[in-house]
Amino acid sequence: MSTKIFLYDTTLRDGAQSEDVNLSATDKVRIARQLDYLGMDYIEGGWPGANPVETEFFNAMRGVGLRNAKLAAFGSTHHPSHTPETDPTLTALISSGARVAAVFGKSCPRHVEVALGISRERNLEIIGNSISFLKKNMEEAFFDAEHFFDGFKRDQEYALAVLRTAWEHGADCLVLCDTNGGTMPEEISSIIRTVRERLPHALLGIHAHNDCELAVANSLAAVNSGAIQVQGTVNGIGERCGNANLCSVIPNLQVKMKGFSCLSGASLTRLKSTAAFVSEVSNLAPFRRQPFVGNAAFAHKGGVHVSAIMKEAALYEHIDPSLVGNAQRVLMTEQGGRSNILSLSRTLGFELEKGDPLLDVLSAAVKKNAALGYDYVAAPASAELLFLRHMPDNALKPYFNILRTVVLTSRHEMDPDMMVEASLKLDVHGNVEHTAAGGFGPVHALDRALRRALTRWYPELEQMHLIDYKVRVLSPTRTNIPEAEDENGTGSNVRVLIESSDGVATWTTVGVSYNIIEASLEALADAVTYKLYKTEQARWRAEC
Ligand SMILES: CC(=O)SCCNC(=O)CCNC(=O)[C@H](O)C(C)(C)COP(=O)(O)OP(=O)(O)OC[C@H]1O[C@@H](n2cnc3c(N)ncnc32)[C@H](O)[C@@H]1OP(=O)(O)O
Ligand SMILES: CC(=O)C(=O)O
Repeated sequence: MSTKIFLYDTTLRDGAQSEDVNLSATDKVRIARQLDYLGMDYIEGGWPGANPVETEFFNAMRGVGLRNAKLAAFGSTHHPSHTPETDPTLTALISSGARVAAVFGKSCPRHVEVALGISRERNLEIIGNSISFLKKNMEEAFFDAEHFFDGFKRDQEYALAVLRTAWEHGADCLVLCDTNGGTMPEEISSIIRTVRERLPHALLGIHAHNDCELAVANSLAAVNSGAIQVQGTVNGIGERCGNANLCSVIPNLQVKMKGFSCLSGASLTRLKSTAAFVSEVSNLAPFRRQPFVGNAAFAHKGGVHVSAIMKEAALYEHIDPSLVGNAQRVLMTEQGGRSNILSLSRTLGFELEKGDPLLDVLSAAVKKNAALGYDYVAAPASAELLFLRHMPDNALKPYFNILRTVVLTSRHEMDPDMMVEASLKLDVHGNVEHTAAGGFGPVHALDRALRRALTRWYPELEQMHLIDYKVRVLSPTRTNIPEAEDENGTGSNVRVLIESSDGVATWTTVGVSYNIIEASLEALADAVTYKLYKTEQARWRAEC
């Protein structure tokens, strides 16, 4: 029999307190639906009435039928100048439409004295009255004991009196908060053990902040010591350094720790997509190195690692990535060996075997290009083309050959707009195509000239467009170490990464040169070649 641990998600409340997260009511509704689909037990939607977004969100949620989760509304205990019945926060919680209320109250005497400026007794009275009032009007009422661990260390008896008051007035769960995130896991364990001795019947939860990078460890320590509710956020977003990252807490509880359950196996496989969804809607770049759900979590770069995982994945993977909806990735870089090439060749559908001399050729080509600055991890389409170009049966047709490139940019003092023009001479199946095009900048002009020359031959290129363009100077040009000042400066090699799309697929290609135009053209030519190759493959598959 495993102990059910209740997941209380506060992405929409504490997560929204991250300095770089600004969610609209629509964003919040979309995230709430996804959290419900994942299987959270509680979704804390926000602080009703605190601002128009919260009001709009709670109104919108009245029309959303959550299948798994209960919606919770958050606020403080009533203000000292009010009674529960007249307090705007408590009345807004009740009229929010949420089924559950979670209110925070002070459990550290210093906060009572300084932040609230009231007596310790009055604080206990406010907590008791607030919880009784909420219990009468809501399905469940949770008490968040703010600064509990700091309060316990300052005055154990007072911190325990706060918990006892909330419990005796009907709180359904006492959530012990490490609000400043400064508590160590062993302190969490020993303090919770004492709480359980003193309040043996109380149900406990944990709300840990990540200021010492210990929020997940502290949450797990709390569960091991008897907490049955874990609060946290998707991707660990939250005030200051964030909250306990539920994307780590959940698989640790479900897969690693014995005797606990929180999400069923099928739901667990939605974890990675949920993390990606929340990043996307919050407009945050996904955290590549995030355990379990990050893109790098099961990515293998070192040749020794890849050689081993091809024999048995578990040799360098702590769990099966598919359990959390993630997947193994093998990277093609200068740190790889023949095993990386072999693994990738199989992913791309090439029938290479261990010992094939082509593996040496490809491995040497990858190492040489990587040393020049080609990044095949960021540009998988160019990696695939590199493979194809080395295949003995000429797997990649010469769709076109660039014979000459001219790019002109000029500016006249009487004309504020820079004139930019690119002309290209290409060989397409023995025909010479000569085109010129203008553009906002040299890459835009090159892109237009290239596609103008080729669309007569390959109409599918009309669907294709460039969606991102990144340039990186490969040798550092500035440093605060004077003797390390780079001599090349603007003469350094640059890497250009181009992301293209045809409305269905997106792909990234790379070019490297000391000349930014040449690097851009290389990446552009790869982008076009890749589109032509994929179209041909699709046609071929359809015909078969
Ligand atoms: C640990 C946490 O993360 S708690 C959650 C923190 N999140 C937020 O604060 C986000 C939402 N907050 C808000 O939009 C605003 O702060 C509001 C609407 C709640 C209140 O706004 P205002 O009325 O302008 O008050 P303001 O923000 O300046 O100060 C907070 C008030 O709450 C009081 N307060 C703080 N904790 C508590 C508590 N546990 N119980 C009762 N009152 C409390 C403070 O003493 C202060 O009142 P005071 O000015 O009379 O001393
Ligand atoms: C309640 C809460 O968010 C905290 O104490 O950190």
